[in-house]
Amino acid sequence: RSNRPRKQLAPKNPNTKKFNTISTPPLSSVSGGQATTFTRLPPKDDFFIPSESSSEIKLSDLAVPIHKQNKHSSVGKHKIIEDDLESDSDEEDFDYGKFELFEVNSDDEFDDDEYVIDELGFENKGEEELELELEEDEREKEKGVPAVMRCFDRAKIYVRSGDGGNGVVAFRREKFVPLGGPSGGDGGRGGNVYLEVDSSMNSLLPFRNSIHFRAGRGGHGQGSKMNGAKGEEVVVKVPPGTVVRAAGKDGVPGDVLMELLHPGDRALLLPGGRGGRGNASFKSGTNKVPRIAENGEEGPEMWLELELKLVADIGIVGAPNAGKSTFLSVISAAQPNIANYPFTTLLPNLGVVSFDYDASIVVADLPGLLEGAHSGFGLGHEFLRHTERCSALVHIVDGSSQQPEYEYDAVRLELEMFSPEIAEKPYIVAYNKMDLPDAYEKWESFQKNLQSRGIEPFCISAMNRQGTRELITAAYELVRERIEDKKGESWREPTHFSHVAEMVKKQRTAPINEFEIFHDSASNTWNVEGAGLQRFVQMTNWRYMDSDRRFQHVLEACGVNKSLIKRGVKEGDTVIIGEMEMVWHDSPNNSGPNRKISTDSVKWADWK
Ligand SMILES: Nc1nc2c(ncn2[C@@H]2O[C@H](COP(=O)(O)OP(=O)(O)OP(=O)(O)O)[C@@H](O)[C@H]2O)c(=O)[nH]1
Ligand SMILES: [Mg+2]
Repeated sequence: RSNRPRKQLAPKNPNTKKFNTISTPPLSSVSGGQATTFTRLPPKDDFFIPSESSSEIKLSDLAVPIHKQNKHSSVGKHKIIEDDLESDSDEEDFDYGKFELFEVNSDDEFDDDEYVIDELGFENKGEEELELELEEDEREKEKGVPAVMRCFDRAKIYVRSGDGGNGVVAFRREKFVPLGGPSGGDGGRGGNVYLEVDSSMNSLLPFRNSIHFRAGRGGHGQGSKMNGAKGEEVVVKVPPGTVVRAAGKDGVPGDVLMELLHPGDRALLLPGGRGGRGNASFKSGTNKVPRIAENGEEGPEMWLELELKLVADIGIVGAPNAGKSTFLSVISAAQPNIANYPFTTLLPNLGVVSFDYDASIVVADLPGLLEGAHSGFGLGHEFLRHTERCSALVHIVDGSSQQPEYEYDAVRLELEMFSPEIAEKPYIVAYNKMDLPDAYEKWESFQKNLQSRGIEPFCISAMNRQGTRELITAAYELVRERIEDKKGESWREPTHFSHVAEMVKKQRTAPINEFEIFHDSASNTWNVEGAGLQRFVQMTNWRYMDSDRRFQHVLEACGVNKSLIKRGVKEGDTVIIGEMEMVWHDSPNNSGPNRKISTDSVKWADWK
């Protein structure tokens, strides 16, 4: 059952079936212009078709529990009695030793084990995935980049909102009332999937081991018109600066869905499926004893690619071992690893620098850069894109290196090769380790060299905290304007984040009479594709007597039958709608177009 196809929101291979993707199927050819009077089903009762022939359900006339109404008036309840049935609380008042008749197969109607959600919303990986990842680790090692560095700012995760709970068919049974009215409640809504910025996170490493996030299924409806509970929600926490993409295919990156930059940013990504209606909701003037209830609507699923681009105002760049981390540690409370060997820093560190005048900036210390890093040598280039959001750079040069000018040029070249955009950012050059005689001696020539190019370098001793305050203050001056602009940026529209959810919702309201028919003459198969129809099929619960009839009625009313006939469907042809595979039977007994799709040979495609 787990193999059952689901709504896939991620872009799919073009050669897989088109339906079930978030891109609304082409609506152009409602084949042959078979518009019927039934243009669009109303939103709340979207699939509700009043039963046209209630002849078999004569019992309905007996169902009106008149004496109840009398009870109500005599007790003088100030309750609005909506129909001839009782509301739930009244049942507590009058206990007639009633019981309820559930018209379901007891075997699996309420079996929802498969939807149990792990408390953290995480799921263990299948073996296959683990293997894949191990392989990936191997490859990374070969390239000399530990996987942990890659996982720092990239992750691929799977999210799925909860399915709606199923509606149920139940009838009230009470003493003196042979058959009460329908009392099956609606299923609860499936849990939503949210994305939320957690300011305490600064990497995507937590997603290295937990990549599945599933919201809970809505509870099933119950008797006494009790509706199912809402499914548990899942909130996926991401660090500030996370770019969310739909997972790409074949190396082509997917569309950017949203950028979650600031603490407090929160997006509803996938709304849970609607609960299926119970038979109480299907009661109508013509059908007082509806033996029908819907399945809960499936919650959509998708794969996401997360990419973190640190949100820092200033990035510290430089050759390995230049003293970048030392500098960060003396200007902020951050405590990065500092050691006298290259590539001590493997992952970026963030520090907050507070100034007296009630201003603060975020500074990122990046792994060391070296010649050729842009083309995959070394490690630092993995993280250069984290400077994309910085407003300015501080370039630290190791004054004790053999040729500080050469080191400076090599790193600048590196930046330019990686991204001209980054190279164009304003920057300050800081000549470090002035406390060492080696560095002290070469300072003058370094300074002259840079001055000749119009650059005024700073000299500092990060270790002794000399010149560091001046340096960071100068850097702040470079970015002050932009930071103040940012502060002025008013509250951003929440709709900013909602377009995926909007798409899902839009697809859910896709009219049922908008479909396309594809014919495969080799196999005599007719594919009827339309988001509205597909949803309708998925929500139809075939266990219940009236479901078939309603299904037929909808196919008739929305023009599917007519269109098929017009296109030349023949006895015995296969007709596929959503997950349903059917056989077409011509039956002259029926009125109207005189043909119907028979569900005699209903079988579930792809069910195991
Ligand atoms: N004498 C002296 N040593 C310094 C100074 N600043 C840093 N160091 C030393 O230089 C070494 C490297 O410092 P880090 O801050 O780890 O350098 P880094 O640029 O972060 O190095 P990576 O992370 O490997 O790229 C450490 O041993 C520091 O103690 C300084 O101003 N004077
Ligand atoms: Mg470092």
